[in-house]
Amino acid sequence: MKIGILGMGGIGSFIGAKLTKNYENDPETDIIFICRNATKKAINQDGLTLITADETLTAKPFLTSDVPEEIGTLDMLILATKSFSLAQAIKTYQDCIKEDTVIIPLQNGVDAKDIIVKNLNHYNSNILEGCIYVASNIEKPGVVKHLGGPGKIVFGNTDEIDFKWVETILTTGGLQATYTKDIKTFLWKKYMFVSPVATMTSALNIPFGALVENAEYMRILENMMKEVKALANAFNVTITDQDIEAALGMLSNFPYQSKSSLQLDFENNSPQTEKYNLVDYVIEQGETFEITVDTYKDMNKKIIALYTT
Ligand SMILES: NC(=O)C1=CN([C@@H]2O[C@H](COP(=O)(O)OP(=O)(O)OC[C@H]3O[C@@H](n4cnc5c(N)ncnc54)[C@H](OP(=O)(O)O)[C@@H]3O)[C@@H](O)[C@H]2O)C=CC1
Ligand SMILES: CC(C)(CO)C(=O)C(=O)O
Repeated sequence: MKIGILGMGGIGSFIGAKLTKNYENDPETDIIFICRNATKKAINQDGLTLITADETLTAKPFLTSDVPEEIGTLDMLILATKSFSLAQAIKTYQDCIKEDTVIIPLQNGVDAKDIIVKNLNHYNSNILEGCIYVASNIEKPGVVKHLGGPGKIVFGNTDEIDFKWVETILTTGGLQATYTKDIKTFLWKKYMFVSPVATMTSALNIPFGALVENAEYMRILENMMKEVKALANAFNVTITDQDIEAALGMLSNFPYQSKSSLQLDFENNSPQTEKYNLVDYVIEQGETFEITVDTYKDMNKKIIALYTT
Protein backbone atom coordinates (compact mmCIF):
# COMPACT_ATOMS: atom_id res chain seq x y z
CA MET A 1 0.00 0.00 0.00
CA LYS A 2 1.39 3.38 -1.04
CA ILE A 3 0.09 6.24 1.11
CA GLY A 4 0.87 9.81 0.11
CA ILE A 5 0.40 12.83 2.35
CA LEU A 6 0.15 16.03 0.35
CA GLY A 7 1.22 19.11 2.32
CA MET A 8 3.67 18.63 5.19
CA GLY A 9 2.50 21.53 7.37
CA GLY A 10 0.74 21.39 10.74
CA ILE A 11 -1.77 18.67 9.83
CA GLY A 12 0.19 16.69 7.24
CA SER A 13 3.20 16.40 9.54
CA PHE A 14 1.11 15.32 12.53
CA ILE A 15 -0.34 12.52 10.42
CA GLY A 16 2.82 11.74 8.48
CA ALA A 17 5.07 11.36 11.52
CA LYS A 18 2.67 8.88 13.14
CA LEU A 19 2.08 6.81 10.00
CA THR A 20 5.82 6.63 9.23
CA LYS A 21 6.74 5.53 12.77
CA ASN A 22 4.03 2.89 12.92
CA TYR A 23 4.66 1.46 9.47
CA GLU A 24 8.46 1.67 9.49
CA ASN A 25 8.86 -2.11 9.83
CA ASP A 26 6.13 -2.99 7.36
CA PRO A 27 7.66 -3.67 3.94
CA GLU A 28 4.17 -3.64 2.38
CA THR A 29 3.33 -0.06 3.35
CA ASP A 30 5.23 2.94 1.99
CA ILE A 31 4.57 6.39 3.40
CA ILE A 32 5.36 9.23 1.00
CA PHE A 33 5.62 12.87 2.06
CA ILE A 34 4.64 15.13 -0.82
CA CYS A 35 6.28 18.48 -0.16
CA ARG A 36 8.56 20.97 -1.83
CA ASN A 37 11.28 23.61 -1.40
CA ALA A 38 12.53 24.22 2.17
CA THR A 39 10.27 21.55 3.70
CA LYS A 40 11.46 18.88 1.29
CA LYS A 41 15.09 19.87 1.85
CA ALA A 42 14.76 19.87 5.66
CA ILE A 43 12.99 16.48 5.78
CA ASN A 44 15.48 14.89 3.40
CA GLN A 45 18.32 16.20 5.53
CA ASP A 46 17.08 15.68 9.09
CA GLY A 47 13.79 13.76 8.86
CA LEU A 48 10.45 15.16 9.99
CA THR A 49 10.23 16.16 13.65
CA LEU A 50 6.90 16.16 15.49
CA ILE A 51 7.02 17.65 18.98
CA THR A 52 4.15 16.55 21.23
CA ALA A 53 3.59 16.99 24.98
CA ASP A 54 4.81 13.41 25.57
CA GLU A 55 7.53 12.84 23.01
CA THR A 56 9.51 14.13 20.07
CA LEU A 57 9.23 11.86 17.04
CA THR A 58 11.66 11.98 14.16
CA ALA A 59 10.30 10.27 11.09
CA LYS A 60 12.10 9.30 7.90
CA PRO A 61 9.57 8.39 5.23
CA PHE A 62 9.98 5.96 2.36
CA LEU A 63 10.14 8.97 0.02
CA THR A 64 9.96 12.76 0.21
CA SER A 65 9.15 14.21 -3.18
CA ASP A 66 7.35 16.80 -5.27
CA VAL A 67 7.90 14.95 -8.54
CA PRO A 68 4.78 13.09 -9.72
CA GLU A 69 6.78 10.57 -11.80
CA GLU A 70 8.94 9.71 -8.78
CA ILE A 71 5.90 9.36 -6.50
CA GLY A 72 4.03 7.13 -8.94
CA THR A 73 0.42 6.08 -8.44
CA LEU A 74 -0.91 6.06 -4.89
CA ASP A 75 -3.39 3.75 -3.17
CA MET A 76 -4.30 6.44 -0.67
CA LEU A 77 -3.84 10.20 -0.70
CA ILE A 78 -4.36 12.34 2.40
CA LEU A 79 -4.80 15.99 1.44
CA ALA A 80 -3.40 18.32 4.09
CA THR A 81 -2.84 21.57 2.24
CA LYS A 82 -4.75 24.74 3.07
CA SER A 83 -8.04 25.01 1.11
CA PHE A 84 -6.67 27.62 -1.27
CA SER A 85 -3.89 25.24 -2.41
CA LEU A 86 -6.18 22.28 -3.03
CA ALA A 87 -7.14 22.91 -6.67
CA GLN A 88 -3.55 23.43 -7.81
CA ALA A 89 -2.29 20.48 -5.74
CA ILE A 90 -4.83 18.14 -7.36
CA LYS A 91 -3.83 19.37 -10.82
CA THR A 92 -0.11 18.94 -10.08
CA TYR A 93 -0.41 15.39 -8.71
CA GLN A 94 -3.14 14.27 -11.13
CA ASP A 95 -0.98 11.40 -12.44
CA CYS A 96 -0.47 9.98 -8.93
CA ILE A 97 -4.22 9.46 -8.61
CA LYS A 98 -5.70 6.39 -10.26
CA GLU A 99 -9.34 5.45 -10.49
CA ASP A 100 -9.42 3.65 -7.15
CA THR A 101 -7.03 5.83 -5.15
CA VAL A 102 -8.74 6.60 -1.84
CA ILE A 103 -8.60 10.37 -1.31
CA ILE A 104 -9.14 11.89 2.13
CA PRO A 105 -9.21 15.70 2.35
CA LEU A 106 -8.91 17.20 5.85
CA GLN A 107 -9.37 20.94 5.25
CA ASN A 108 -11.51 23.09 7.52
CA GLY A 109 -14.58 23.64 5.37
CA VAL A 110 -17.37 21.76 3.67
CA ASP A 111 -16.40 22.03 0.00
CA ALA A 112 -13.10 20.11 -0.33
CA LYS A 113 -14.73 17.25 -2.21
CA ASP A 114 -16.30 19.68 -4.71
CA ILE A 115 -12.87 21.24 -5.34
CA ILE A 116 -11.28 17.81 -5.90
CA VAL A 117 -14.02 16.64 -8.26
CA LYS A 118 -13.72 19.88 -10.25
CA ASN A 119 -9.95 19.59 -10.66
CA LEU A 120 -9.46 15.87 -11.20
CA ASN A 121 -9.37 15.00 -14.88
CA HIS A 122 -10.95 11.59 -14.46
CA TYR A 123 -13.71 9.89 -12.52
CA ASN A 124 -12.85 8.62 -9.05
CA SER A 125 -15.50 7.01 -6.89
CA ASN A 126 -13.23 6.99 -3.84
CA ILE A 127 -13.15 10.69 -2.97
CA LEU A 128 -14.08 10.73 0.69
CA GLU A 129 -14.58 13.68 3.03
CA GLY A 130 -12.99 14.28 6.40
CA CYS A 131 -11.83 16.54 9.17
CA ILE A 132 -9.35 16.47 12.03
CA TYR A 133 -9.66 17.74 15.62
CA VAL A 134 -6.21 19.01 16.53
CA ALA A 135 -4.05 22.11 16.86
CA SER A 136 -0.69 21.52 15.25
CA ASN A 137 1.55 24.18 13.71
CA ILE A 138 4.78 24.50 11.75
CA GLU A 139 7.69 25.70 13.92
CA LYS A 140 10.08 25.71 10.96
CA PRO A 141 10.29 23.63 7.78
CA GLY A 142 10.38 19.96 8.81
CA VAL A 143 9.54 20.69 12.47
CA VAL A 144 5.93 20.73 13.67
CA LYS A 145 4.48 21.16 17.16
CA HIS A 146 1.30 19.46 18.34
CA LEU A 147 -0.27 22.13 20.56
CA GLY A 148 -3.37 20.26 21.68
CA GLY A 149 -6.52 18.46 20.69
CA PRO A 150 -6.88 14.71 20.37
CA GLY A 151 -5.81 14.50 16.73
CA LYS A 152 -8.95 12.56 15.94
CA ILE A 153 -9.76 12.10 12.27
CA VAL A 154 -13.36 11.55 11.20
CA PHE A 155 -13.82 10.57 7.56
CA GLY A 156 -16.36 8.90 5.36
CA ASN A 157 -18.69 8.95 2.40
CA THR A 158 -22.40 8.98 1.79
CA ASP A 159 -22.80 6.47 -1.03
CA GLU A 160 -23.04 2.68 -0.72
CA ILE A 161 -19.31 1.83 -0.91
CA ASP A 162 -17.84 0.68 2.43
CA PHE A 163 -14.49 2.19 3.44
CA LYS A 164 -14.29 0.80 6.96
CA TRP A 165 -11.02 -0.93 5.96
CA VAL A 166 -9.39 2.51 5.63
CA GLU A 167 -10.07 3.11 9.34
CA THR A 168 -7.99 0.00 10.13
CA ILE A 169 -5.10 1.28 8.03
CA LEU A 170 -5.14 4.65 9.77
CA THR A 171 -5.52 3.29 13.32
CA THR A 172 -2.78 0.69 12.72
CA GLY A 173 -0.72 3.71 11.69
CA GLY A 174 -1.12 5.22 15.17
CA LEU A 175 -3.92 7.65 14.35
CA GLN A 176 -7.28 8.02 16.04
CA ALA A 177 -9.65 7.60 13.11
CA THR A 178 -13.35 6.94 12.77
CA TYR A 179 -15.19 6.02 9.60
CA THR A 180 -18.76 7.26 9.26
CA LYS A 181 -21.55 7.43 6.71
CA ASP A 182 -22.70 10.58 8.47
CA ILE A 183 -19.63 12.58 7.46
CA LYS A 184 -21.63 15.59 6.24
CA THR A 185 -22.99 16.16 9.75
CA PHE A 186 -19.46 16.01 11.22
CA LEU A 187 -18.12 18.44 8.61
CA TRP A 188 -20.95 20.92 9.13
CA LYS A 189 -20.80 20.69 12.92
CA LYS A 190 -17.09 21.46 12.83
CA TYR A 191 -17.69 24.23 10.31
CA MET A 192 -20.44 25.68 12.48
CA PHE A 193 -17.77 26.23 15.16
CA VAL A 194 -14.64 27.06 13.14
CA SER A 195 -16.17 29.43 10.59
CA PRO A 196 -18.02 31.82 12.98
CA VAL A 197 -15.15 31.82 15.48
CA ALA A 198 -12.53 32.48 12.79
CA THR A 199 -14.70 35.14 11.14
CA MET A 200 -15.54 37.00 14.32
CA THR A 201 -12.12 36.90 15.97
CA SER A 202 -10.57 38.11 12.70
CA ALA A 203 -13.16 40.88 12.26
CA LEU A 204 -12.78 42.16 15.82
CA ASN A 205 -9.09 41.27 16.12
CA ILE A 206 -9.54 39.66 19.53
CA PRO A 207 -8.47 36.32 21.03
CA PHE A 208 -10.98 33.57 21.87
CA GLY A 209 -11.05 34.56 25.58
CA ALA A 210 -12.19 38.11 24.78
CA LEU A 211 -15.18 36.64 22.92
CA VAL A 212 -16.15 34.34 25.78
CA GLU A 213 -16.12 37.08 28.43
CA ASN A 214 -18.36 39.47 26.44
CA ALA A 215 -22.08 38.57 26.44
CA GLU A 216 -22.85 40.78 23.43
CA TYR A 217 -20.06 39.17 21.37
CA MET A 218 -21.35 35.72 22.34
CA ARG A 219 -24.84 36.73 21.17
CA ILE A 220 -23.44 37.79 17.79
CA LEU A 221 -21.43 34.56 17.57
CA GLU A 222 -24.59 32.58 18.27
CA ASN A 223 -26.33 34.45 15.42
CA MET A 224 -23.53 33.45 13.06
CA MET A 225 -23.84 29.84 14.17
CA LYS A 226 -27.58 30.04 13.48
CA GLU A 227 -26.83 31.34 9.98
CA VAL A 228 -24.52 28.35 9.37
CA LYS A 229 -27.19 26.06 10.82
CA ALA A 230 -29.73 27.39 8.30
CA LEU A 231 -27.25 26.86 5.48
CA ALA A 232 -26.50 23.30 6.65
CA ASN A 233 -30.22 22.62 6.61
CA ALA A 234 -30.34 23.83 3.00
CA PHE A 235 -27.69 21.15 2.28
CA ASN A 236 -29.96 18.61 4.01
CA VAL A 237 -27.73 18.41 7.07
CA THR A 238 -29.41 18.77 10.44
CA ILE A 239 -27.74 20.95 13.05
CA THR A 240 -29.68 21.34 16.27
CA ASP A 241 -29.88 24.15 18.85
CA GLN A 242 -28.09 21.78 21.24
CA ASP A 243 -25.22 21.59 18.73
CA ILE A 244 -25.02 25.39 18.83
CA GLU A 245 -25.02 25.36 22.66
CA ALA A 246 -22.23 22.78 22.61
CA ALA A 247 -20.19 24.81 20.10
CA LEU A 248 -20.55 27.98 22.18
CA GLY A 249 -19.48 26.06 25.27
CA MET A 250 -16.46 24.60 23.46
CA LEU A 251 -14.91 28.04 23.11
CA SER A 252 -14.15 28.15 26.85
CA ASN A 253 -11.97 25.03 26.49
CA PHE A 254 -9.36 27.06 24.61
CA PRO A 255 -6.73 29.15 26.43
CA TYR A 256 -7.70 32.88 26.65
CA GLN A 257 -5.09 34.01 24.13
CA SER A 258 -5.99 31.42 21.42
CA LYS A 259 -6.33 32.80 17.93
CA SER A 260 -7.82 31.21 14.83
CA SER A 261 -5.49 30.34 11.97
CA LEU A 262 -7.42 32.79 9.74
CA GLN A 263 -6.71 35.62 12.17
CA LEU A 264 -3.04 34.64 12.41
CA ASP A 265 -2.75 34.57 8.62
CA PHE A 266 -4.20 38.12 8.46
CA GLU A 267 -1.88 39.31 11.23
CA ASN A 268 1.13 37.79 9.50
CA ASN A 269 0.15 39.34 6.16
CA SER A 270 0.14 35.84 4.62
CA PRO A 271 -0.11 36.09 0.86
CA GLN A 272 -3.17 33.82 0.93
CA THR A 273 -5.76 32.98 3.60
CA GLU A 274 -8.73 30.62 3.95
CA LYS A 275 -11.15 33.58 4.02
CA TYR A 276 -13.00 32.27 0.97
CA ASN A 277 -13.76 28.91 2.62
CA LEU A 278 -14.44 30.25 6.10
CA VAL A 279 -16.28 33.54 5.41
CA ASP A 280 -17.14 34.18 1.75
CA TYR A 281 -18.46 30.65 1.18
CA VAL A 282 -21.23 31.21 3.76
CA ILE A 283 -22.21 34.53 2.15
CA GLU A 284 -22.08 33.10 -1.38
CA GLN A 285 -24.12 30.00 -0.50
CA GLY A 286 -26.50 32.09 1.62
CA GLU A 287 -27.27 34.16 -1.45
CA THR A 288 -27.69 31.03 -3.59
CA PHE A 289 -30.15 29.46 -1.15
CA GLU A 290 -31.77 32.81 -0.21
CA ILE A 291 -30.79 32.40 3.43
CA THR A 292 -30.18 35.50 5.54
CA VAL A 293 -26.51 35.74 6.49
CA ASP A 294 -26.48 39.39 7.61
CA THR A 295 -24.20 38.82 10.59
CA TYR A 296 -21.63 37.26 8.27
CA LYS A 297 -21.98 40.22 5.89
CA ASP A 298 -21.34 42.69 8.76
CA MET A 299 -18.29 40.79 9.94
CA ASN A 300 -16.99 40.48 6.39
CA LYS A 301 -17.14 44.27 6.00
CA LYS A 302 -15.08 44.63 9.18
CA ILE A 303 -12.52 42.09 7.93
CA ILE A 304 -12.19 43.92 4.61
CA ALA A 305 -11.79 47.28 6.37
CA LEU A 306 -9.25 45.92 8.83
CA TYR A 307 -6.99 43.94 6.55
CA THR A 308 -7.30 45.22 3.02
CA THR A 309 -7.05 48.99 3.36
N1 LIG B 1 -3.19 23.42 11.86
C1 LIG B 1 -4.24 23.03 12.57
O1 LIG B 1 -4.13 22.85 13.80
C2 LIG B 1 -5.54 22.74 11.92
C3 LIG B 1 -5.72 22.94 10.57
N2 LIG B 1 -6.89 22.54 9.97
C4 LIG B 1 -7.07 22.71 8.55
O2 LIG B 1 -6.19 21.82 7.87
C5 LIG B 1 -5.75 22.38 6.64
C6 LIG B 1 -4.22 22.42 6.64
O3 LIG B 1 -3.81 23.35 7.62
P1 LIG B 1 -2.32 23.45 8.16
O4 LIG B 1 -1.72 22.11 8.26
O5 LIG B 1 -2.38 24.30 9.36
O6 LIG B 1 -1.63 24.26 6.97
P2 LIG B 1 -0.08 24.56 6.79
O7 LIG B 1 0.01 25.86 6.10
O8 LIG B 1 0.65 24.36 8.08
O9 LIG B 1 0.39 23.40 5.82
C7 LIG B 1 -0.02 23.30 4.50
C8 LIG B 1 1.13 22.71 3.72
O10 LIG B 1 0.70 22.41 2.41
C9 LIG B 1 1.80 22.61 1.58
N3 LIG B 1 1.42 22.68 0.17
C10 LIG B 1 0.52 23.50 -0.42
N4 LIG B 1 0.45 23.25 -1.74
C11 LIG B 1 1.32 22.25 -1.99
C12 LIG B 1 1.71 21.56 -3.17
N5 LIG B 1 1.18 21.85 -4.36
N6 LIG B 1 2.66 20.61 -3.09
C13 LIG B 1 3.22 20.31 -1.89
N7 LIG B 1 2.90 20.91 -0.73
C14 LIG B 1 1.95 21.88 -0.79
C15 LIG B 1 2.42 23.89 2.08
O11 LIG B 1 3.74 23.95 1.63
P3 LIG B 1 4.42 25.28 1.03
O12 LIG B 1 4.96 25.99 2.22
O13 LIG B 1 5.47 24.70 0.14
O14 LIG B 1 3.34 26.03 0.30
C16 LIG B 1 2.32 23.66 3.60
O15 LIG B 1 3.46 23.03 4.11
C17 LIG B 1 -6.40 23.77 6.56
O16 LIG B 1 -7.58 23.68 5.82
C18 LIG B 1 -6.72 24.10 8.02
O17 LIG B 1 -7.80 24.99 8.14
C19 LIG B 1 -7.86 21.88 10.66
C20 LIG B 1 -7.73 21.66 12.00
C21 LIG B 1 -6.62 22.17 12.76
C1 LIG C 1 -10.61 27.45 15.40
C2 LIG C 1 -9.60 26.31 15.40
C3 LIG C 1 -8.43 26.61 16.30
C4 LIG C 1 -10.34 25.12 15.99
O1 LIG C 1 -9.67 23.93 15.89
C5 LIG C 1 -9.14 26.01 14.00
O2 LIG C 1 -9.26 24.91 13.52
C6 LIG C 1 -8.56 27.07 13.18
O3 LIG C 1 -8.21 28.11 13.68
O4 LIG C 1 -8.42 26.83 11.97
